[in-house]
Amino acid sequence: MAAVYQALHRRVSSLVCRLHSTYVRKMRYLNQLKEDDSLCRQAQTSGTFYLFHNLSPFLQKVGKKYLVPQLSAAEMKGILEKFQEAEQWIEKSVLIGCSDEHRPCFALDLGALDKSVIESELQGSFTDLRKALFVLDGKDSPLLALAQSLLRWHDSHQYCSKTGQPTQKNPAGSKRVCHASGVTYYPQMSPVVITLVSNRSRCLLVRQPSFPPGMFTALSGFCDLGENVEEAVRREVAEEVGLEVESLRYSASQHWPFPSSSLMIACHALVGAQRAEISMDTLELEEARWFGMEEIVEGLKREPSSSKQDDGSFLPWFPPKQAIAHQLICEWVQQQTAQTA
Ligand SMILES: NC(=O)C1=CN([C@@H]2O[C@H](COP(=O)(O)OP(=O)(O)OC[C@H]3O[C@@H](n4cnc5c(N)ncnc54)[C@H](OP(=O)(O)O)[C@@H]3O)[C@@H](O)[C@H]2O)C=CC1
Ligand SMILES: [Mg+2]
Repeated sequence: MAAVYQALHRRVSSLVCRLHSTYVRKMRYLNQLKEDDSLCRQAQTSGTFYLFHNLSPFLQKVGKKYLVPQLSAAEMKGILEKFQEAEQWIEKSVLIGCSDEHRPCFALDLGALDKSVIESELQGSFTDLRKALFVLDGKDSPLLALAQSLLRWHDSHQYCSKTGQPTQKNPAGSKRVCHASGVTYYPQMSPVVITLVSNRSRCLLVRQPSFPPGMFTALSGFCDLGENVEEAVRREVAEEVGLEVESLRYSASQHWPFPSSSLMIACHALVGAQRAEISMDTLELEEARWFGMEEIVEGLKREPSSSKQDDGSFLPWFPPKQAIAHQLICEWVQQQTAQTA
């Protein structure tokens, strides 16, 4: 009776599964790979691999375009054989996604191997991630950002903070376990608020001393423990520019791999027009000022390379479209345009 029931249950589950959308099936499969170690090991033999070297992704230049090659398991084997390194290297890979057809995709850092040998073998180069994100098409960028964050997390969590013993990663790389203490570690990220402050007719942008010359962006700051998003926005605006937020509105969020792994939570905040005098935190910021609509529209069109003037000063330009700050600034322009139309 139990066997009949189980067979029936399996049949119903498989029918229900077939009714699910491609997206739901894909998410369920990815979750299975994280939970089922032998399924994940098996998936490594049919998956594709993004390569990194000391956290820099491997890119190929074809004509004027940059591409991120995905290597098959057989190609990976071919490369590793050049180093007399066996397949144990594949075990260091981390799962970062899969195609709609359930072909899993992994990332692997070959930082211990000679970079130039791999580069000449595969005819490409390991490129700083910040540069890579700005030269690639949209679809590869989030995967590379995720891959680097995950690889970095594994690299810096090789030992248990309680026992000092080595931790072991699961095949998918979704966690690490210390077998001595039984503690499981999961990849972490830091929530960061990024806020476009506006007093309706103008918006406020800032510069940190480390920014490239001429670049201004929205205010940002790491959330403190115990804070919610609203409190973090109010505190950061008060700390960095001495203004009090009257109201705020959530816009969108973005995973950001710099400096390690942040979840950027983007908001618009309004401050009162009467109390709009900036008092800047000079420890963190080099400049903070109000921008009118015209200056913002001009700045959005400006390339960093055309920002330098004859007298050596720089005209303002803003982060590129890959950064959520860009989206906040564009939304503000749209809102202003709609209000004045
Ligand atoms: N995608 C986008 O559009 C944008 C992204 N950002 C990102 O937002 C991040 C945060 O913005 P920022 O204004 O610098 O933040 P903060 O205003 O919070 O200031 C940064 C300082 O906070 C301290 N800090 C507190 N918590 C952390 C933590 N969890 N990790 C690292 N440092 C911490 C560090 O100080 P100390 O070193 O003294 O300990 C750090 O130098 C930046 O790293 C930047 O990459 C920023 C703007 C635009
Ligand atoms: Mg800040």
